Amino acid sequence: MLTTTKPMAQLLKDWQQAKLITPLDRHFALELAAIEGLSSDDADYDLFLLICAMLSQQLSNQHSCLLISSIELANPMAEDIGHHPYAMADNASCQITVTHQQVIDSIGKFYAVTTVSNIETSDTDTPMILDNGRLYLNKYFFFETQVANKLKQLSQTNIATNNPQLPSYLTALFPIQPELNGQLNWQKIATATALTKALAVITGGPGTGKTTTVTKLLLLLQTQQTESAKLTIRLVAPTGKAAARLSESIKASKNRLRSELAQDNSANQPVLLSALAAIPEEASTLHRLLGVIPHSHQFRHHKDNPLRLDLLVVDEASMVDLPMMYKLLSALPAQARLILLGDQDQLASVEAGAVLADICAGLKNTDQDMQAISTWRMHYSRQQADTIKQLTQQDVSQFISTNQPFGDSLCMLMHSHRFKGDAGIGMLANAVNSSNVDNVRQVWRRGYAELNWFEHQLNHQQDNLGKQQLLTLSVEAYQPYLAMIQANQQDTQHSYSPQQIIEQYNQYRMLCAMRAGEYGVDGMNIAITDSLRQAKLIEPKHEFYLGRPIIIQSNDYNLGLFNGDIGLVLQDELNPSRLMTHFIKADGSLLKVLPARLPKHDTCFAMTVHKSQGSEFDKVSFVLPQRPSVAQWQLLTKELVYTAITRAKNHFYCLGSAQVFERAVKQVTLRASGLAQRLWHN
Ligand SMILES: Nc1ncnc2c1ncn2[C@@H]1O[C@H](COP(=O)(O)OP(=O)(O)OP(=O)(O)O)[C@@H](O)[C@H]1O
Repeated sequence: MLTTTKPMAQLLKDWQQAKLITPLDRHFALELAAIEGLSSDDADYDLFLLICAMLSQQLSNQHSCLLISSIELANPMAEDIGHHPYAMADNASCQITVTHQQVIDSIGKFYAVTTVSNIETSDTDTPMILDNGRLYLNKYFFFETQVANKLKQLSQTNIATNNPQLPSYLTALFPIQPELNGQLNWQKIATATALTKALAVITGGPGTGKTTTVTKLLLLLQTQQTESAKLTIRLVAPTGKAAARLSESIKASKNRLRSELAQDNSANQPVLLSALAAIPEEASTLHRLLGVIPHSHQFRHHKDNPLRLDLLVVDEASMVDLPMMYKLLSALPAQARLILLGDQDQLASVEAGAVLADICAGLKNTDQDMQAISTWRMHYSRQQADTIKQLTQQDVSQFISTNQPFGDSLCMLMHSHRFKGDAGIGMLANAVNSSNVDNVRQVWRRGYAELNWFEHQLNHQQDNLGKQQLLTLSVEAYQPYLAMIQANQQDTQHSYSPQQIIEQYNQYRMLCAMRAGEYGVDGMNIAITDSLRQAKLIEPKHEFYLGRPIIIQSNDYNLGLFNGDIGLVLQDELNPSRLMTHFIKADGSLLKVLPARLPKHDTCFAMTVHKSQGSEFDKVSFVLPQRPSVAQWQLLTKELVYTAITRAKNHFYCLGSAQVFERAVKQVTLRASGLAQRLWHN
């Protein structure tokens, strides 16, 4: 079944040394083999070790399971080994000499593995579970099946809308838009979806109106309640920054609606205004909602102590990983409704799974090629299409599908109100998102004012001219907030508040694809710090200097600081001789922390694209490595590039080489998971 150049236990050691697998992967395999009662004399020992190590490796790479059919039989470590100098020089390889199906059959015979078929949960306690050619760790199988069951159950829960006024309210909130040219108003359809289903998933790229839509639909939901029994609504996002942005967006959206409704003299006005007031404005993080218990992975709220709410809105849902989604869904009270908002094309969560992408997977239009404008297609049951028509007068009958009931809960907004018409950032984001390299080239060639390319280009002295240009630009972009700090020191009459300075600092950010190296966050932070020092905008004589931006790298529940929180070292207004790190919390309040008390942190002139999710900046620069290593190539995906571009509101600069940019655009993230299958095909 297996031919190896060395005994498998030795191969695992070699692969670990070559960093193809981690020590955890190797020990996991050896430990389970011992539990299975296998020794090197047993015929299946090598296969067992290999499969266990690969499963563990898949989990470290954020997959939920090991898809057996994706194993390269001729060389299971082929992808990595092919590039690796150690492995190429040595003969540390193996080959599976049977078919994938025979591998599946053999795995199914191990005591440590329970095979399940077409059942959705398992109470078995074997360490691994085999389902439909996918091998799971028991825990991940449990998470995945529970998440699928709960989402399907919510999606199948219809909510009766018997208020005869509802269509008229919908018309008031979604007046005919001439620019739609008679096309469907998806914001209105999304609203009807959330009014009629316990689960609504509203996805779309930046500026497609997710927050605007959700504000209107929350308003309409509140009109369905009596004055004394309004819904308890909670708004959450995965990070503090994303929660703060959600709060700001909801406030802005409520203000816009309030002034629109003030113009409306119809009989609807008082009801709608009163419902508008019942929409909360404060958003919190998922962790805060669930109730963190310090030094524990458990939360205060769970199945037996559910949250007290009627409706939960989760923004930036693409950042929520599988275990977190499980915990969140378990803590939902039985009657609660759920609305998930997010951009399915962004980077998937840092931990295992790609829950939002899996939820949307059934909408992928497999009939169309990548050149097509839209690669998505909605699916509605006839009953849901009728309900939508009745409430909104929007005819979605062209999207009627049988056997896709989960589609009734989904709605995708495709028209960006931020990137109008042929705006460069929107065009580039679309071209990248569809992995279309020709279109990407065309967009760059058109020379849009809001897009700037800096090529990695070395001169005779080995100075990188592109990098120099980007550093000059970064000094200019950071100068305004540093000038505000300097003005505060010189002129006590006209002092800028910490909030104003932080807001100015947030206008620009450098995002790096990588953490380490000259072109990673580490190297670029050093380079910008040096450039700002030369420009006399900062004086980094000590570790904490005026204007130093700080990003928190671990959670400190006592201080209320969390991984990814960003603040600035500024003079304390109450005691100007003292420096404090100033953070703006999700609720808009200011948190001041003595620099010496900060948990693990870094400088934040440059940050990773991953950490920038949920944030937006007026100007963004994106730095790609000059010569990516094998490991770095794997991280350079089109989701990473798309996420970086869509953080920019008005200007996007990129330092890179065309070859690296284009190869990244072609590399699409695929995470092994059975969630899409469970939601759409079971
Ligand atoms: N139907 C519409 N017609 C005109 N403008 C709209 C419409 N919907 C939204 N907008 C405007 O587009 C902008 C972005 O809307 P919104 O913030 O709701 O989008 P979003 O999808 O939540 O964005 P983000 O991805 O940034 O969270 C806002 O200025 C909003 O007023």
